[in-house]
Amino acid sequence: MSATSPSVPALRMEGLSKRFGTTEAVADLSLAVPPGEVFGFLGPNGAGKSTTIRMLLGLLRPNTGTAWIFDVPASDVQRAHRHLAYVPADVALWPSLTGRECLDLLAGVGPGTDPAYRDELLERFALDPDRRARTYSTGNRQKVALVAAFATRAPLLVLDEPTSGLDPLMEREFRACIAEAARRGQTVFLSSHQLAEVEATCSRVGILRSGRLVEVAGLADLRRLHRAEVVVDLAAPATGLQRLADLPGVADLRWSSPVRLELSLTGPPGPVLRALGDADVARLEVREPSLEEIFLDYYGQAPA
Ligand SMILES: Nc1ncnc2c1ncn2[C@@H]1O[C@H](COP(=O)(O)OP(=O)(O)OP(=O)(O)O)[C@@H](O)[C@H]1O
Repeated sequence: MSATSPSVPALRMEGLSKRFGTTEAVADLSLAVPPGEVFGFLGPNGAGKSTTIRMLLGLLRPNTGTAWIFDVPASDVQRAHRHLAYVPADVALWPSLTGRECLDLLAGVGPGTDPAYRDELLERFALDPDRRARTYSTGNRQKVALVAAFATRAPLLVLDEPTSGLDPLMEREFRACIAEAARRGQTVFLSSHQLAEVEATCSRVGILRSGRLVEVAGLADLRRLHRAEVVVDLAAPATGLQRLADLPGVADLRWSSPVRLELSLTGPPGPVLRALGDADVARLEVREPSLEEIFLDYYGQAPA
């Protein structure tokens, strides 16, 4: 069986922990991402995302647990890095090399590059590769790292908050590149706190809080599990609808006018629909929560 066989997860962590003094940056983290998945790794500042990624890359040694890149232990960096490309949050380049020279150097480290696609990406990201890296802005340095990673045919792309310096046009290009990578069957592990980006690109997400995974779920499941906002417009005022407040999953029932009822609903809408019974409903709106609302549900005002 080859290292990147479809039955082997693209990345796997089992019981991974890392302490810095008294800070438990990552605690007993277990997670597997199958090949071909675009996985969003979410958490606020300090939740432990970068620490996890540094352990995956063999840059940090875990206190407990093991990580694998396909079937190669992350600590075996020379073999593991043949299967992955990485974009750090903070891209440092060699200041006296041009962008193109940096790209050539990076291409020599990874598992091989598609030069035609790389040239196409330079155009799409509007990056002038003939300038010296010291003259690049933060966003341009990030573009060099993104072009280098997307142009590889590495089966796994590990991206640590890769778009913090990009403007909206470039963010659009980034999302297109993720979709192209997924179509080619590459696996993407995307750490982010840009929830719209994760919502647009990822099929499954893991939510990290104080170093622990508090949720791992598909986006659709996550929406289903969280409260939807329901608005009921009536053709005429009705009596007896206050009983909706007692149904399981219903919270925060309020009348915003004599003919408009609003509530939050967790779970299936059947009981609410039945309870509306003979009321003369003119319009019913069920709005699923955005990833941002789900995220706020997990965190509220609590620390990371
Ligand atoms: N080298 C280190 N020494 C001491 N503490 C550290 C070190 N690296 C990380 N930490 C601490 O570990 C915790 C997790 O940090 P980490 O950088 O992994 O979080 P993060 O989720 O990537 O945050 P951000 O979104 O801000 O990048 C934080 O409390 C941080 O202060």
